[in-house]
Formats: sequence, structure tokens, C-alpha cells
Amino acid sequence: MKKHILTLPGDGVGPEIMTGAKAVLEKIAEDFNHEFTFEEGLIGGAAYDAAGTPLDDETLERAKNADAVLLGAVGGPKWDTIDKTLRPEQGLLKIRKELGLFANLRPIKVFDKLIPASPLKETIVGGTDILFVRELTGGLYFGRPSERRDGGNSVVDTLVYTKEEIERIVEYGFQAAKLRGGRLTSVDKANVLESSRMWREIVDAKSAEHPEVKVEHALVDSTAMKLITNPAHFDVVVTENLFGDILSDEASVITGSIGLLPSASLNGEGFGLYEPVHGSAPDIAGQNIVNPLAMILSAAMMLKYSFHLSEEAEAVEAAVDNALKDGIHTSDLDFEGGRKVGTEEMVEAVMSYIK
Ligand SMILES: NC(=O)c1ccc[n+]([C@@H]2O[C@H](COP(=O)([O-])OP(=O)(O)OC[C@H]3O[C@@H](n4cnc5c(N)ncnc54)[C@H](O)[C@@H]3O)[C@@H](O)[C@H]2O)c1
Ligand SMILES: CC(C)[C@H](C(=O)O)[C@@H](O)C(=O)O
Ligand SMILES: [Mg+2]
Repeated sequence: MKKHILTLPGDGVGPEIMTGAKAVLEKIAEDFNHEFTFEEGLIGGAAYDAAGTPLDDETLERAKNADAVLLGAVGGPKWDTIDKTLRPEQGLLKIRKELGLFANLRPIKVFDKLIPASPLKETIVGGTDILFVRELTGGLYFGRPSERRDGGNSVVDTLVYTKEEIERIVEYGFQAAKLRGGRLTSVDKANVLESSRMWREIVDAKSAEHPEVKVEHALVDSTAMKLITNPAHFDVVVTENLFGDILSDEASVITGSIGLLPSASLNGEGFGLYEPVHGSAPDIAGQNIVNPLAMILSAAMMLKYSFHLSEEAEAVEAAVDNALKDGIHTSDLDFEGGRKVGTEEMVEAVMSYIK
């Protein structure tokens, strides 16, 4: 199979983890007889430094013409004080919006070997297998106005969702639940927010169309608690943009490190952008210590969701699992009896377990 991939390494640890993911994909292409071609583009602070904008139209066009996009991470203190409309994060929000990537899948999988690496009790962590379905192109992130008022004495952000935007992500949640354990938790703040009350009505209407899925509504605050007291309770969790952002970082604690969590941002028609859940980690950039597994597992999600190469995706996931089973891990993971390695060695270890 021939596929063309646009890589956007971005800022901070982005380039290091992208190098790792590309090496793994090249090994997959060689072993499984595919032709993957790569072209690289700029996003975030790197793009701002080069051309004064965090995402230019040409890169956006290249993304639209690629078979899939791999993204490292954007942002960092270097750009904290620049005009808010030019901040690295704006490039990320723009590419998600312009490509229509409304469904963000964030699987929370626990690797058995890493159960002791979680700060939570082993009895709590074991059996966790959650899929977050996060709405990615609406809500507070995109609502306007978003501005200071009264000479800086007040401020407004706007939360907007259309019925259609909620319906399509909720439908995605139901479809995902059908392919997994058949349980769907819809997370909202319906005791306070009108947007959440509309969200609940739509979930209830969809529930009637999908009677085989067991649905529960849950409030976001108590969900945050339950996630780390009883994560095995959850199967698929569907929620709006900001709640999904916060809850997925929280859920990373269950697994032992945010450096393990991949994500897929999909347009509902097979096209996707794949990126780790974590950010540019400026505190550890350039030191060969970043955990590359979130990026590598994001590449595996690309193989599965955009290229329908399930066997190849599973080969990558199994290689990650086997490297960890042998105790090979980066320094963000803390457990007894393993072998601590740098980023490059971690990538090599994963590659050595493919096939
Ligand atoms: N998708 C993205 O591009 C994305 C996501 C989140 C944050 N950000 C941006 O990244 C910048 C830094 O944000 P932050 O520090 O709040 O979050 P972060 O996720 O970058 O880092 C949080 C902590 O986790 C550690 N960490 C993250 N990924 C790791 C990995 N793979 N291996 C080992 N340790 C890892 C970091 O060292 C840091 O201590 C900000 O500018 C933020 O806007 C970007
Ligand atoms: C960098 C930021 C805009 C982004 C988000 O909030 O969506 C990040 O935190 C993420 O989780 O992908
Ligand atoms: Mg986030």
C-alpha cells in the first residue's frame, strides 16, 4: 500500500518523538511491504519563528492533500508573550477546525508491566480500559466573543454548540461503545450549564436509537473523582471539548505516565491527524529523555483508523507491549526491576520487537 504522510513535529519534544515514530513506520513499511512517503511541515512556535504565523495556508493545503497527518506537539514559554492570535496553540486549533477533525479518540490502556508505575493502588489500576471520545472543534475553545472588556476589568469566553455538532460526536460515542463493551458514559455539567442540558437531551434521543448500548449520564466533577477511584467503571466516555481535555490528562495518571497516551483526531470520513495527548514538555526537550511511546502509539492509530492496516497497527502495539514487558522504559516511568533508557534506545527497542 502507498501512503503519503505529512509530519508536523512542532516544538519542544515534538521533533524527538517524531523521529522515533517515523523510524517505526519505516520499519513497518519495510516488513509489511508498503510504501510510506513523508513530507515535513511547520506548525506552532517553529512556524511562527519561520514565517510569523503558527500555521500557514500552504501547510494546511498540504495537510488536506496528505493521506494522514502526524503531529508532535506545539507551544512553550518562548512564545508565551506574543500576540494571542499568533500563539503556537492557535496553529493546532486551526488545523483541527479547518480539517473538520471533530472526533478525538483518546484510549486509556494500562500495560500490565506498568501497573506498579502508577501512583494509584494496583487493585484500582488493573482492568482499566477506557476510550475517551472528546468533541474537538466546538465549545469554549472556538466560541466568540473571547475577549477582555471594560478596559480589562471584565472578560468573556463563549461556549457554543450546535445541535448537529453534539449529535455527530454523541453518535460517534454510541458507535464506539457498540464496538467495545457496550457501555457509554456521557459526561457533562447539566446541573449548571444549558449546553450540558441540551447535550443530555441529545444523548437520550440517541439512546432510543441504540437500545443495545447501556448509557449513563455523569457530572464532570464526580467523574474526575471516579476516574481515579474506580477507573474500571468506564468503557467509552463521550464529552465536550474542555472536559475531555482535562479528564484525559487526569486519566494518564492511571497508566503511569502521560508519555504513553496516543490520540486520533478524525473527520468522520477516515481522514485523521494523529498526535500524543501530552504537550511539548519544554522542561525535558532536547535531552533524549522524552517517552516516545505516545507518539509511536499515535502512529499505530493512524495505521488502524486512516489506512485500515490492523495487522500492522497491532504489530506496533505488541512491540511496545513487549519492550515494556522486558522492563525497558524511559525515566518518566518509575518501577522496580526495569532498565531505564533514553528516547532513542526506547525507539530502537520497539523496532527490534516488530516481527
Ligand atoms: N497537542 C499539543 O500540542 C499540546 C498538548 C498539551 C499542551 N501543549 C502545550 O505544551 C506546552 C507545555 O504544556 P504543559 O507543560 O502544561 O504540558 P506537557 O504535557 O507538555 O507536560 C506536562 C508534564 O509532563 C511531562 N511529559 C509530557 N510528555 C512527556 C513524555 N512524552 N515523556 C515524559 N514526560 C512527559 C513534561 O515533562 C511535564 O513535566 C504548553 O505550551 C501547552 O500549551 C500542547
Ligand atoms: C495545546 C492545547 C490547545 C490542546 C487542547 O487543549 O486541546 C492540548 O491540551 C491537547 O490536549 O491536545
Ligand atoms: Mg490537553
